[in-house]
Amino acid sequence: MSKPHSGRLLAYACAAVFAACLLGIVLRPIGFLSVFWPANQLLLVLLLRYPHVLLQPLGMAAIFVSYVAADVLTGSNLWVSTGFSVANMVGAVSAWWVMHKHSKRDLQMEGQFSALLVLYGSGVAATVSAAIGGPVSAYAFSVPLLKGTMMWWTGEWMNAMILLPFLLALPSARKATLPQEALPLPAIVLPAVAVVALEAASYAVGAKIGSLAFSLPALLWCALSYRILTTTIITMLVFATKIIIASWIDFTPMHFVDVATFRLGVTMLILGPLSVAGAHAARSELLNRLRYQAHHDSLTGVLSRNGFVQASSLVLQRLAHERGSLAVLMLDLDHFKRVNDTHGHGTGDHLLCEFARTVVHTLRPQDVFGRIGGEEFAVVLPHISAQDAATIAERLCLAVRAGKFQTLSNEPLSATVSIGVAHVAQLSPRDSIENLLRDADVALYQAKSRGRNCVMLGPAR
Ligand SMILES: Nc1nc2c(ncn2[C@@H]2O[C@H](COP(=O)(O)OP(=O)(O)OP(=O)(O)O)[C@@H](O)[C@H]2O)c(=O)[nH]1
Repeated sequence: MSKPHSGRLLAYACAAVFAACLLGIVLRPIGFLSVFWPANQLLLVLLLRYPHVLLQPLGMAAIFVSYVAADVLTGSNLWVSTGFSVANMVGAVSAWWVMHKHSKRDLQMEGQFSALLVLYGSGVAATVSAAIGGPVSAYAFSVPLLKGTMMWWTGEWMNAMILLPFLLALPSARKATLPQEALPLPAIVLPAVAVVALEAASYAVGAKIGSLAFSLPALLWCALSYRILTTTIITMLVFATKIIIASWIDFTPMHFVDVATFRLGVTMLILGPLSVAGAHAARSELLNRLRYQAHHDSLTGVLSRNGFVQASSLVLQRLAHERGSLAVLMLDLDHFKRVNDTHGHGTGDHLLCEFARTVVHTLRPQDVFGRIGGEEFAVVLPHISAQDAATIAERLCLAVRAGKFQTLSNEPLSATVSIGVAHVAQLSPRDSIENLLRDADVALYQAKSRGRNCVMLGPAR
């Protein structure tokens, strides 16, 4: 219990487990185990998120009391409840043990192997808890040991595959994601409509075992179209509905073979859409990372030449349409070679990063800034007069001159920058970023010839 809010967190966790147990008890057929038991999946997710609070003697004891209390308060025998609770908790802790070392992405269902990890972790949990809960339920409900154990095992595994992916994916809703491509409305709506239509068709024709797979193609379509959380919600709703509506199965040990095969079928089927969703998320993440690397300079983190030209061209296109004004600044650190030669390339790299940071802090959010190559950088200032562009360039010069730069060995390092400015009062579609960069470069050359550490404005256009 290291953190001050641990006590409150533990209280919430106990309340959540208690409520989940009550929900499971409500869904319990008379005289046997629950059809749907969400408490163990909830506990596993809480263990993965807050091990420092729950995987402590006090945490485990409080959770145990929550399990037993829910059962005993609803009229169950204390010893049977104790056996069930031990089975539930040992199962959840075993799943935590095999899953907790995996990456955050894997544990948020966004990894290529997330679905298999959930299948594995929940399979371990189901097996371990069935080894304890099976004999207890066989005793409590007077059923043969094998039936009791198989019922527990299959029920536990299926429950986990239905609920756990959703609970694991929940934090991804809060995560800031890179801007997504906007999809047309039909592409957003159709996969979900297809799921509903195929599910309705399966119920309308009265399909039994076959109904399990009716909506699989639509679920795969959802997995390729939606974010991971949405896919886990749809999958959970579809399969939870199947369990509730599957009134043709009596979920008691009397129909043990039907129940076990139905549950194992559901467990394996869910793997399909979840695996596709995980692989799709992993691929999208990789593409985003590659796109970022293609457009950003790896040393300074600002736009690379390629990224700068692309971003600026978009600004130019928009401004040409509005006949707006724009300035392009070309910035070049003065005598940078000397910095490398005197203090080494490490200090040179460090200065480039600090210089980029200084410029970013001086610019407005709508300005575009990138590294054109070596110690040369460029800025696009949209909607600006020549006078204001020169003022901003002077401000940049001053900020660099006043910058508190350092060598790698923490010695003070002074730096200055020369800036060439090209300004266009009314952009036309004929203006290109390449031409403007060339004009700014000519002005920069003049600034260097005038002794550096100054701003030169190119001819008015
Ligand atoms: N440390 C470091 N040096 C770089 C990098 N890219 C280019 N350079 C160096 O930057 C130096 C640029 O030298 P010059 O073009 O002569 O320019 P300068 O010394 O700044 O002289 P002026 O521009 O005329 O003031 C070269 O020595 C390059 O090796 C880089 O990523 N890191």
